[in-house]
Amino acid sequence: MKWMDEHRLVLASRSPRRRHLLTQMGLDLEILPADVDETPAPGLSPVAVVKTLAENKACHVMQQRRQAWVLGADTIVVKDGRILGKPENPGQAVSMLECLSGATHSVFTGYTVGHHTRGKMITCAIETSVVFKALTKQEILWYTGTHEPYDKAGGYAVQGLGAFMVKEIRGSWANVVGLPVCEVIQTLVSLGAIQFQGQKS
Ligand SMILES: Cc1cn([C@H]2C[C@H](O)[C@@H](COP(=O)(O)OP(=O)(O)OP(=O)(O)O)O2)c(=O)[nH]c1=O
Repeated sequence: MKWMDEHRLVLASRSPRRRHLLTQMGLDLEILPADVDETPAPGLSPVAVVKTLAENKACHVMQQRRQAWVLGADTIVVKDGRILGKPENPGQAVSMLECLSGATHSVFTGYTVGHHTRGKMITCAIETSVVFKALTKQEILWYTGTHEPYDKAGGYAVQGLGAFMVKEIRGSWANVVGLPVCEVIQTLVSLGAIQFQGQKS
């Protein structure tokens, strides 16, 4: 994978998961988190919420890095039309896990790739369905006693200890972790930001 530019991709995110998903593709990054209000506007659909927040994060950083490609993203968990944010205390984590237990929910990630100077910007949203097993009270209390739920949408990490709760995933696993890698790479290629370089034989 090769950048078509002298500038690195700027990741407008403080999420270590997003950074990891991109660096494992061999992409060189600058990390510049965006400070934007993440409160969703009332009445917006989940797709509109994640697209708006991803665009806000990317645009904020595009103002500071006008010569570079910038990527912003946002992930939410939605159960029965209700957005579950990041739990702030064990009580909230317990009620989120009770709500997800034995049922199917959706994870939406919106992402924006943009370049200020070139006047280019693409925003997409991807949905993944996640099926949880029925959780016992003991399992919920054990999991909320770990560090994991607190900086994650919906209060769990599919890539960590939370995997024990996940029976089935329909769609992109990486999308649940915070970035749909397949679609993001496709977008970077379509914008001419990166290209796949063949090995010399
Ligand atoms: C459902 C789920 C979410 N998450 C994480 C991904 C995101 O980091 C987080 C959702 O919060 P976001 O607001 O999308 O991202 P963030 O606050 O971590 O970073 P930034 O706003 O700076 O980009 O939840 C997991 O890591 N694993 C999971 O299984």
